[in-house]
Amino acid sequence: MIPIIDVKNLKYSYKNGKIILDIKEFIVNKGEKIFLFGPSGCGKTTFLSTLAGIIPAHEGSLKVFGTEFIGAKTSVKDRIRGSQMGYIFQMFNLIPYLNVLDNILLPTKLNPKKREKLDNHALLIKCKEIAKALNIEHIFLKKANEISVGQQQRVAAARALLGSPKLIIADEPTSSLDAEAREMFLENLFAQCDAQKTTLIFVSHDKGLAKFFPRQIALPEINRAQI
Ligand SMILES: Nc1ncnc2c1ncn2[C@@H]1O[C@H](COP(=O)(O)OP(=O)(O)OP(=O)(O)O)[C@@H](O)[C@H]1O
Repeated sequence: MIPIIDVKNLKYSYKNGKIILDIKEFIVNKGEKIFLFGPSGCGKTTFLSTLAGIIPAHEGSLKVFGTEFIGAKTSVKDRIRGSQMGYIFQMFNLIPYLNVLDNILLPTKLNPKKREKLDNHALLIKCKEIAKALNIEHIFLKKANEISVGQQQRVAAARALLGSPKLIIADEPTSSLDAEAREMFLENLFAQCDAQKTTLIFVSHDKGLAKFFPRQIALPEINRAQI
């Protein structure tokens, strides 16, 4: 079996040259749900951004769906991210003046591969299915800046799930929710991931969520960089 993510001796530094990531090994297999945690500033977002090919790591090996990302062209990484991954950003990255439905559909407009060969009608049905599971169907026509933070987080999750990505990377997607809403959000996300056989890498500094995940990894334990 080819791992979905296969990291060996990965190094990353920002322009100032300070090494932020120095990871000997990190392997993620298909269908896993991984909880990646660590204190603020330990490199979680940086690590996720390298895995998604948003920022380029320069040293070591980072294979994503079998493709080597180190030294790969931006277009290759963009294609893999666009067609195989859903990314839930820390700040959600919703477009405030678009309504909920258009925000969810946005990646399918930007990246035709996310459409799974669905026509507009089928896409809308799929979108409604996911929105229903995440309990945001009733706010489809509201603008993103008119809904609550918890609703925005679920819209961001729906957007990442549409297109049945093989991998979801979620960066602190529950940080603005209270404990009850957080667990509900996780339950919904897990159900959707199970239904679509999606692998999940979920980052949080909230260790209370760790118990819900079959595998937990403390980033400082696998990261040799002294930040
Ligand atoms: N664009 C950048 N240029 C230089 N240094 C950066 C940049 N972005 C982040 N850093 C530094 O890299 C380190 C890791 O930051 P990162 O955002 O990855 O941590 P984090 O664990 O996600 O933090 P948080 O939980 O607060 O979001 C920090 O020391 C930060 O100051």
